[in-house]
Amino acid sequence: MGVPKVAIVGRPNVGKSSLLNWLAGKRISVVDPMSGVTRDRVTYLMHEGDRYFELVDTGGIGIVDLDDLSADIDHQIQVGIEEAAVILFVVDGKTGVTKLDIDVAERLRKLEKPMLMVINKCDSPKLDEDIAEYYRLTSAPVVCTSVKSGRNLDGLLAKVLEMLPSEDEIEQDEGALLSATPELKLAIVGRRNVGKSTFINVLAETDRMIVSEVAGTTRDSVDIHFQLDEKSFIAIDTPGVRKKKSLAGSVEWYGLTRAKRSVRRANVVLMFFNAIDTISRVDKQLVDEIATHHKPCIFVVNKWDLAGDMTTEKWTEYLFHQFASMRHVPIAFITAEQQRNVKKLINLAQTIHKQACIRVSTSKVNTVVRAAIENNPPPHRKNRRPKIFYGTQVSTEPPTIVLKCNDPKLFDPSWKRYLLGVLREQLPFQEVPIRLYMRSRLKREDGMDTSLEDQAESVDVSE
Ligand SMILES: Nc1nc2c(ncn2[C@@H]2O[C@H](COP(=O)(O)OP(=O)(O)OP(=O)(O)O)[C@@H](O)[C@H]2O)c(=O)[nH]1
Ligand SMILES: Nc1nc2c(ncn2[C@@H]2O[C@H](COP(=O)(O)OP(=O)(O)OP(=O)(O)O)[C@@H](O)[C@H]2O)c(=O)[nH]1
Repeated sequence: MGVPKVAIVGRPNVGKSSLLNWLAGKRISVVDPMSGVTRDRVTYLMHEGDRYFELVDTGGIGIVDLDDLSADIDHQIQVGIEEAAVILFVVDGKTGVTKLDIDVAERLRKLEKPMLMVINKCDSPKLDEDIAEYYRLTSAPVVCTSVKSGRNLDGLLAKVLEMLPSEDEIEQDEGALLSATPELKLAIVGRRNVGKSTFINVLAETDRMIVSEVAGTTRDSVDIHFQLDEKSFIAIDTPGVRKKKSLAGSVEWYGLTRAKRSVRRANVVLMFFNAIDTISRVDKQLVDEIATHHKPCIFVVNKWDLAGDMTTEKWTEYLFHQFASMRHVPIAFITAEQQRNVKKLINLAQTIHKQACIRVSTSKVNTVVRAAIENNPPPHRKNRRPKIFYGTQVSTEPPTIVLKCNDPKLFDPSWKRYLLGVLREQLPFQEVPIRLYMRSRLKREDGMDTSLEDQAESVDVSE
């Protein structure tokens, strides 16, 4: 929440990724996106005029199975744009309207969200004249673009800015959400047979899930609603993911794909391990997905009753050795079958969700950044001194901090890791991922300077 999301949606090959890269790249809106772990592949933070917004690449979700396109489009829509404030519905201006475009349009119509139809690949103005047939897809406003010949980026961005909710509206929404205390969505992921269904059964106190000793009994994701201490939760159960050698088999591959989708939908991910198994490549793929999407996470080591001589210290060391960049993640040791530590785990999930929703004042961010620079100044590079002018938290879930600086390339990766460590320690984000962006305050490629407000607000925290 906080920064409004703009989702790019459309059938394959219409130019969604091209459009996104063009918007994100050409405008140098995002310079050197850096996170605790991996580059953010799916969303790009944009700063245009005086507004921040996030572009969401639903294309990244991809088409899984050509025989089952409609189900996949549903997923794409569900996962990528559930939270979007504005939707960019992209079509191909060269091919004409296709059946799939009509499918996508139908599904988008049901969402009743502000939408803009982007007719891409209008490489020459002449093509703009032949767009009448696209109007039957939607009554949304239309913009013709061409990534290839660089046409109408300004027009597109101007329209997006117009359609974003105002700052006041966003604040009101946040207030309403807080008072309504929406259900906390927990994704339960892990390999087959780690005890996910057993755990969910305990939570749901029903036999709605079939627990069995045959691995892989859960075929599709199921949402289970449950209450604990008068708080509401949704547990998203996903099928187990099989080990490497069978990944090529379609059912297992679906397993991984669905697990990844559950991760994206969740507020908090419970990543399950079996106390008596070693960590596998599939575990790494799942953790990578959690890291990429900056999801607050808990490592859950289940079947602790079978652990024997193993100690929690040893398991912790083993986990952090395997996932060195995830040292902020809390670890829970549970025995789902005997309901041991299950309630504590849910409380912990709530705690880290709250952490991920905290908003810190700009002055606090700057105090911390200033102190970090004083204690350990960023080293000069190419005879230039890296300078940070000021920092601000622009969104929550995950906490996202933008630092305005003279040139992001001057900051070396180890110093940025140091800074991230300090931010984590000093701000109330000890156990959750933080997204950190360094953004240049210099002129943009198109020759326009960044907004004057930027200049006026600048406080040099590095002095
Ligand atoms: N002529 C022309 N080609 C374009 C334009 N934009 C993108 N393309 C091409 O269209 C093809 C598909 O572009 P992508 O950006 O990968 O399309 P996508 O919608 O993200 O596709 P998926 O990832 O499959 O969902 C690529 O070969 C691009 O080079 C454009 O404005 N004009
Ligand atoms: N000893 C022990 N066994 C457990 C525990 N939790 C689950 N099990 C057993 O582990 C087996 C697998 O449990 P499930 O809950 O079906 O595992 P799952 O992760 O949902 O498996 P998939 O559906 O294949 O993804 C069952 O035989 C459970 O009884 C536990 O805490 N201790």
